[in-house]
Amino acid sequence: MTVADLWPAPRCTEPVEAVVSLPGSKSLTNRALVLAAIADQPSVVRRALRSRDTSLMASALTALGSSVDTSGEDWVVTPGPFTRDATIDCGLAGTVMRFVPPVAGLARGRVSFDGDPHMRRRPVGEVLGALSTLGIRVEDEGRGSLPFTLHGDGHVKGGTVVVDASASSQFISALLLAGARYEHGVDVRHDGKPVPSLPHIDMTVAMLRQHGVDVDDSDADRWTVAPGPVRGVDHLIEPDLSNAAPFLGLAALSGGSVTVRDWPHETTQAGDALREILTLMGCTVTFVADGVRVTGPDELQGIDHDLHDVGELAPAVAALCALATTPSHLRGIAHIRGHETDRLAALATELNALGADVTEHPDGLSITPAPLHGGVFHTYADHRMAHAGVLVAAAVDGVLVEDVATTSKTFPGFADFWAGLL
Ligand SMILES: O=C(O)C1=C[C@@H](OP(=O)(O)O)[C@@H](O)[C@H](O)C1
Ligand SMILES: C=C(OP(=O)(O)O)C(=O)O
Repeated sequence: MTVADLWPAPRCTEPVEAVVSLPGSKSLTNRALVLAAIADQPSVVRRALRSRDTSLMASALTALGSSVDTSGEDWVVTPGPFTRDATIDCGLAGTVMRFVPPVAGLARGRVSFDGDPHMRRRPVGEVLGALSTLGIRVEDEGRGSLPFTLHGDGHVKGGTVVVDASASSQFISALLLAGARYEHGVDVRHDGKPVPSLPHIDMTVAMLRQHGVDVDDSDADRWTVAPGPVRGVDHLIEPDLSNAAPFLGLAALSGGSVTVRDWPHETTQAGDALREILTLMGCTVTFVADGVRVTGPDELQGIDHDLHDVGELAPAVAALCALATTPSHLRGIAHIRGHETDRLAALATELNALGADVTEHPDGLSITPAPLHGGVFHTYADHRMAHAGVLVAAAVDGVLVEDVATTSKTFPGFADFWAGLL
């Protein structure tokens, strides 16, 4: 690590007053790109998120044979025949590693996948097992993880698969997204502990329906996609509500007010849960003319809360809990040990190193108020660990955030944008 990688993230010395426009949603953009690539007509993805994860998705779909024009703010996707061999870089993007293989199985050719070093440790075996059952030849030397290669003949039989999606909702979303293109469609059943991040599966189902795909999700733990055409769609991408967490958190910890522009009144984004979570912490949360405004309380309250549906909010919420005046217990998030890093271990280690009193549980964290001090906050190549770090740095003197550039996964230019508010 060089000294340049340690960012003396700005301290917040007075209540922050700000109105921010945030980049588009990663989850909406990458689903829109995948569905556009297997559609019958071109699609437009307006206000697409331009970041590492979405660039990797655009490159993956281009490598398979689609054309993705990313030159403007609105990306144009023209489906093409998947008739070539391809190599896919998944980076650290769960959406690329899980959503692209079911599409790549439709290719006539050999498609190889690999990614960042940590990506080889993130789970994908359930998707690969399902693809084998559905008729795609998978070569992974029994690892159930990257690197792996798919051998397609331009046609997938499809049918029924049973997966254990307790490690990631993305296993289900992945199989549903491509399912309409399989000869018999796909009937996906979950068997295992409860599926986390269910709002993300609802987002997948909603977007499939926008593309004219027939999806039955009327039974718990079962999703059926009928075979059939996929229409081209003109998508308008909402701002990324999960990435609103650090910005609204700044209002929460400083007692100021931050408005996130264009917050949708109705959305499938899991990050919408921030409105409830911040209210529980004592903030005032209101829809205003141009978005959602959060005003922080005099004293931030801890929470006892199940984040099973919204695990991606855990790092920023845990940082706020470490700054709260009463204890917190964050539950239901064993699966975030399989995110960009083991987030429960990373949060406990980094917050405790700055004086916090955090106890790690198999499925969550207990956080007791304690005085924090300066030091290095390591980020483990995880954009949301960086969000946690800058929040703590805003409230505590002398915190250095390591590798803040890792935020480019979903928000290039994050550090300058953040500094501009303080
Ligand atoms: O489908 C998606 O776009 C996502 C699903 C969730 O994954 P998990 O189910 O693995 O938590 C979420 O945490 C991730 O940031 C994005
Ligand atoms: C879990 C996350 O990402 P991914 O899409 O790589 O799974 C996240 O962004 O918090």
